[in-house]
Amino acid sequence: MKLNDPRLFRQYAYVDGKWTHGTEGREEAVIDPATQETIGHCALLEAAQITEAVTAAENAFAAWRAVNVHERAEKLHAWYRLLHEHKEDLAYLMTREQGKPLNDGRGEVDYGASFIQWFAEEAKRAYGMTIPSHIPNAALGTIKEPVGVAAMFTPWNFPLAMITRKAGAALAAGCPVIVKPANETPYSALALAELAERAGIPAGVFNVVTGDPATVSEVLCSDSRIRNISFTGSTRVGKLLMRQSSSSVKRMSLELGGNAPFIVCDDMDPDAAAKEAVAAKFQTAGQDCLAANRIFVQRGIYDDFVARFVAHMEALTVGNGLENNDIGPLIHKRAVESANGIVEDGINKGARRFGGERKAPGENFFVPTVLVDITPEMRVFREETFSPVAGIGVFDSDDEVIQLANDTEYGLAAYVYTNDLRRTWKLMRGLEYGMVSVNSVKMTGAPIPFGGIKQSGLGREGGAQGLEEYLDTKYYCLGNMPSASSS
Ligand SMILES: NC(=O)c1ccc[n+]([C@@H]2O[C@H](COP(=O)([O-])OP(=O)(O)OC[C@H]3O[C@@H](n4cnc5c(N)ncnc54)[C@H](O)[C@@H]3O)[C@@H](O)[C@H]2O)c1
Ligand SMILES: N[C@@H](CC=O)C(=O)O
Repeated sequence: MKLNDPRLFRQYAYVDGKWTHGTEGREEAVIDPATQETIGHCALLEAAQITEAVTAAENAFAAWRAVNVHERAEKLHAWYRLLHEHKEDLAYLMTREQGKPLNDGRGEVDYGASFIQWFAEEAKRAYGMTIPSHIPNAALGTIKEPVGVAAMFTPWNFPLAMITRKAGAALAAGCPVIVKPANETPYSALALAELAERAGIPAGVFNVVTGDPATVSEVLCSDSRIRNISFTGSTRVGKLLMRQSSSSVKRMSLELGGNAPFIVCDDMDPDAAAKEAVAAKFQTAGQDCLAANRIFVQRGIYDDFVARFVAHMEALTVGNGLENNDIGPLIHKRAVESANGIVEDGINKGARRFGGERKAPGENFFVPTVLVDITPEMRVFREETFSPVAGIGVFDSDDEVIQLANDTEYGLAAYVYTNDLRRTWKLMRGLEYGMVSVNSVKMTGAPIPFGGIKQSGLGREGGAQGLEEYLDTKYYCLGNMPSASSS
């Protein structure tokens, strides 16, 4: 690892302020998906060690919640600054473990750091309220209190920002956290732990456990001391964690899969819209919950749009993220096989295929491909492709495209392209999605409530709502007060 600060590359878990390996010495190789070189290992902790992490976090809770919120915010600001100071190293680590282009990695460090800054400020405004009393001589109100220890499971596609969006909120609210990163990408999480320690975040407050996912989730979900489970990942695993957590009734925040529609109306310039659609589809090699999976184009501009989409797509370079390509590798070979299966299925069911002819620069790479004339029977329509495979279909009316776009169990994000205000309103209101972006690929950021409906999840991250996930509302009634009025 070529890092300016080699101490950012940690191959041990981080529990109670100590770097720790598994008591049985078990570990797993971490592979650079571009070269398939082993870049290091991550420790596989045993179940008892995960329980010890819960004890450490629980023990740290009383002191951390008692730290004045302005002081907690100062520590988070210090953490935020350290992320910026070490941006190059963090981006490099991310490219090595995840494969994304270095520039995207830099962007993710900025994005990830912005959540820490946001919640450091937001926690200062965790207001309760007073309630005009219906009880004589009583004072009523609410205060906000931290829920307790939060456990967070994060995916490999955004190895840093998916942690800070959760942990920034939890720590700001006064909750210690235990992070379980994806085994494919543990190093960004462990570098965050190193920087949290340098920022003065006390031992036991920010923990990173690595291990066999099923063991870790079973221990954390069944431990009643864990008060919040926050998960970003597939809908399949989200459902599993819900089941595992039911015995101890916890708060759950779930950011699950997406199958975003991208709707282009015929008042748009086909070339400009196609360029935007390519940007919305192929970032992080399509391994993005916001990726424009299904692109619906109105008939009048359909053929023109398709031709321009293919041209923009073919201009994307594919290769190692360290060499400044547009499209890096997929996370592993299984993902390439799945993408191939989706393309084959579409062709068998009548789709036209464009792209994909260029030679892939390695086993884990997939050359951008688009299936045209997609229908609801095809896998590309039904599944989150999580790869550089796009689908384009035609529509005639607004009602028809709303029906097509909503014909999925997912409801995370949708894109609408039109300059017609009345159509914008109709489409925006008709789409069953947690987030709708009109004429803009970029929609996320720290100030917004990120999240989905239907099987895309529960709860919101970011914005003011993101903090609420880690706060309980305590109602109080002060009875028999000497001079309480009704307000
Ligand atoms: N909605 C969002 O904000 C958002 C953001 C990023 C990714 N995602 C989704 O994440 C998925 C891709 O990420 P992924 O493949 O890492 O997801 P995944 O569900 O396979 O794994 C996510 C995390 O859960 C862990 N995990 C915990 N218990 C597990 C268990 N019993 N079995 C397996 N894993 C367990 C994994 O180790 C990993 O850390 C996609 O569906 C994508 O849409 C959603
Ligand atoms: N791009 C998303 C992550 C989904 O994979 C985000 O901005 O949070």
